[in-house]
Amino acid sequence: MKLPRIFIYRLPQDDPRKNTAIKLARFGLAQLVSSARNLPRGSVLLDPTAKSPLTPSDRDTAVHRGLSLIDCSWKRVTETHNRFARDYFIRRRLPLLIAVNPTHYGKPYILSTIEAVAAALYIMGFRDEAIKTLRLYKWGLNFINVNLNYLERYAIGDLSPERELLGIDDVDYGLSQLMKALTGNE
Ligand SMILES: C[S@@+](CC[C@H](N)C(=O)[O-])C[C@H]1O[C@@H](n2cnc3c(N)ncnc32)[C@H](O)[C@@H]1O
Repeated sequence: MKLPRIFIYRLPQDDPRKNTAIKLARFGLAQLVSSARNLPRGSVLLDPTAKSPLTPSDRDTAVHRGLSLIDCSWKRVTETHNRFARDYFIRRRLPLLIAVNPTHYGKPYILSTIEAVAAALYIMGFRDEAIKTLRLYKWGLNFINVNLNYLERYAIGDLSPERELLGIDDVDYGLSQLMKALTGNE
């Protein structure tokens, strides 16, 4: 099966030496584009503010139209996605997973760009490619170790770990509270 092409629009809101999107592009695993308009129409956009979770059924769209991301500061994630994540994208949040990158280690949901890309690939059935992607950082494979049970269930379309991790049935409410608490966004 063909792999999805990965496109990232990066706003310069962090230290480029630490930015994981730049590293993905440097190793040829993603393409940086110069504006949100250059992200492919009809592609699956990983948008943490979206209501619908990414599931294995998004795989065909990602393969044919691409997988897009907007890399920005977590403090500006809501305003940025409100501004740039237009209707012509298939907007998807990731199901709940735990970050292991050094900036947000142990925090749920607020992943780095490389963790988000790897998670999406894993859930859509591209496990080897997800592992290859994470090998770019020495902490990368720990993302799989920590999240393996959840990833395996999400990869068969089972979203029940979200309710278990949040400890409540209302996942939308739980995620919006998490985002507010972890990013300072109202
Ligand atoms: C907010 S940026 C921060 C990037 C960070 N500066 C870095 O160097 O990796 C992370 C991006 O990864 C994707 N992402 C992370 N967590 C996500 C989630 N839970 N659901 C959907 N997309 C997510 C989104 O595209 C998000 O904008």
